[in-house]
Amino acid sequence: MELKVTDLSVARGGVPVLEGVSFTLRAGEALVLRGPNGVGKTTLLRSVAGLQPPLSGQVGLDRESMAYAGHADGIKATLSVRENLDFWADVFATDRVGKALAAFELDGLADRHAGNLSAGQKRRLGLARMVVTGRPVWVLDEPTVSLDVDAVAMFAWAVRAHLRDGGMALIATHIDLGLDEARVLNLGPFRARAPEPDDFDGAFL
Ligand SMILES: Nc1ncnc2c1ncn2[C@@H]1O[C@H](COP(=O)(O)OP(=O)(O)OP(=O)(O)O)[C@@H](O)[C@H]1O
Repeated sequence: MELKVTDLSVARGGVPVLEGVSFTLRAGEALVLRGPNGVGKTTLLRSVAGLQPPLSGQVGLDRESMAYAGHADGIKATLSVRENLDFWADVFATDRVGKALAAFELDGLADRHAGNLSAGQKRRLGLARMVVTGRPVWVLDEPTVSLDVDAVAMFAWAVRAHLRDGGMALIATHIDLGLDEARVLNLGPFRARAPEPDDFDGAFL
C-alpha cells in the first residue's frame, strides 16, 4: 500500500493556497509537512484525508485507509477515557483499546471523565484514537499542541510503532518531533500564485 499524491492544488474559503504538491508515502514511512503559519498545511491535510475536495490533482488512496486528527480532540467530555476509546473501537470495529491506553500511558486515567483531563491529557486521548482506528495512514495536524516533552516522546514512540507495523504518517508540525527517520516537505515553494487577470480593465470593475 502507498499514499501517492499527485500535483495537488487546494483552496480555503474559495482562495487557492497551494498548488502542484506531489509526494509518495510507502508502508513504514513518515512525512513531516513544514511551512509558516497560513501556508496551507491544514488545508492540504484536510484535502488528502478527503474532508474537502482539492481544486485539482489526485490522492491515490481511499479515505477509508486514513485516520485524521485535527486541532480538535473529538472527545466526549461526559464519558470516561476508556469509554471514549470503546466508542471509537465500536465505530472502527477494532479491539485495540488496551493498546491505545498503553501507548499514551492512559491506564491510570482510564476511569476518569474525559472532561476532567488536563489539556495535554486530552490531547493524548485524542491521539490514542489513532491507535484504536487500526487504519494504516495517520494524518495528523499539529499533534503535539499542549504536550510536554515526555508526551512528545510518547507520541514519537507511538508513531514509530505504527511505522514498524507497516503504517504511514503524514504530520504537520512546527516542532522537532525527534523522528529523524521522517522525510520533510517544506510547503513554502508550493504557495499558489495570484491568478493573472486576463481582463486588466475588468479587474478594476
Ligand atoms: N474558513 C476560511 N476561510 C477563508 N480562508 C481561510 C479559512 N480558514 C483558513 N483560511 C486561510 O487559508 C490559508 C491556509 O490556512 P491553513 O489553516 O491551511 O494554514 P496552516 O499552514 O495550517 O497554518 P498554521 O500553521 O497557522 O496552522 C490561510 O491564509 C488562512 O488564513
